[in-house]
Amino acid sequence: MNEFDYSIFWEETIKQLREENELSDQEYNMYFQSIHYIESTRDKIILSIPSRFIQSQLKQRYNAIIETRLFELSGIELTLDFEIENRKKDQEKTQSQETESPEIQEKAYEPHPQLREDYTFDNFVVGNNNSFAANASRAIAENPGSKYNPCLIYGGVGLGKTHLMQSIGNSIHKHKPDMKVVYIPAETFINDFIESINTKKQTHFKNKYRNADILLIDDIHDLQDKKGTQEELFHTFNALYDANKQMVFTCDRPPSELKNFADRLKNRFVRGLNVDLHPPNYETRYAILRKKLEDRNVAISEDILELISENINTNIRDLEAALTSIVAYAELVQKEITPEIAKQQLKQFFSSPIQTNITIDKIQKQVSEYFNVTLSDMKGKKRTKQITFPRQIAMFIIREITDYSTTEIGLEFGGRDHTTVMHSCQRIEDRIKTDSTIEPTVQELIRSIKET
Ligand SMILES: Nc1ncnc2c1ncn2[C@@H]1O[C@H](COP(=O)(O)OP(=O)(O)OP(=O)(O)O)[C@@H](O)[C@H]1O
Repeated sequence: MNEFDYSIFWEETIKQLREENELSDQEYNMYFQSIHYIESTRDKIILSIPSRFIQSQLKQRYNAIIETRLFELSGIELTLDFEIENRKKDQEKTQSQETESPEIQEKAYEPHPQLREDYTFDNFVVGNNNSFAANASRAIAENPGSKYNPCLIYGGVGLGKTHLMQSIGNSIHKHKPDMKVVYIPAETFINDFIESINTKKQTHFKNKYRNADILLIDDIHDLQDKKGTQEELFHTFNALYDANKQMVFTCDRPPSELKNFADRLKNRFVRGLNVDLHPPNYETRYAILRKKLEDRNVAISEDILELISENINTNIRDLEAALTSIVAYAELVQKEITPEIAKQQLKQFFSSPIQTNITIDKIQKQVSEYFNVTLSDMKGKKRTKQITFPRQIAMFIIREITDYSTTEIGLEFGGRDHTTVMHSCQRIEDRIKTDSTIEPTVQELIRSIKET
């Protein structure tokens, strides 16, 4: 055990800087949330950080202010030192091995054979597109077989259905190890069923699924047209439902849109809780990329994450594929990736070509003309409704059809902060949902901007 422990000064420093708004919530979430105190030496505080990128941001932006505050609090000239994450994980492992009782050590956690270990709630980023589904899934994991049974999670491809369903399975497997969790893609369920008929082992098949405490069937749309398997699932469903066993299904569409699917089975799905997943908005896409980067010790700058988040809005699998591609490239060429290199590397992933001929100025002019406000008001400080609305619309359109970052956009609107731009875009996104006149206005403006 080391004789120096300055953790209290570190914690107090961050607390005070947050209270004094020297660190905004956004900055805290982005850089500090994932930093952990490791230990101290005579004049150093050693911190664990997830990546070299965070380390360089910390050194450039915050070192001086943090060290000054540490000195004010402790009276010692303390400097910060950083270690990339693995050391913290190793330390936690040793600590937990030291503190665990012998019985627990003997009964080490065995991952579930059918579930991916990384599909957990901790690794699932919650945004406005999935919070209902994520909360319901957590509630199911805590109290399986009670309120939300069955649960159907539906939505388009690559939006996280399997990840959420397996998070339920992993959580129950970990915290309620006596429960038998069975996970199966619908396609395997069909094949198993056919095989059981061919080999005359139907009883074995029935037992396998009807003995489950938790039955998770992925992609049930694959059962369309499969009458025999639907029939079998119907009986399995009833047996488990009557025994209060939890069932969760995923599907690429709402049950009402399933074709060639027995009505009585559809009705069973509808009877429980149905939750849907939507494509993530810009902020959630960005947060997912940050999360996915946490485990990889590679420096990818904020600009690049913004670029990917802006240009890939289809689904999370595409988002991940783009990130993997750029990380692989960075590792292979061993040099920092600039936005230009990234654009080149990611060309194939970007759904629509980046419009280079559209400038911020052009959009500002057209939007201000449309709403009959002056350009200087659009960029200025006035906050009347007549001006803020067109200003927010202009920012939103710039984000939609160009590749300017929020920082660049903020600068062109009288030096506003990038969080203001993010907030404005979110306002418009929210209003589009509740006011049906806004979307057509935005589309009309986009058309005319692109045409001129
Ligand atoms: N909210 C999220 N946070 C972190 N990762 C996510 C999130 N949503 C999805 N992912 C990741 O995106 C990838 C695709 O997710 P998943 O396979 O669960 O999608 P799906 O909806 O089941 O797709 P499909 O319909 O093709 O089966 C996975 O790697 C998953 O970890």
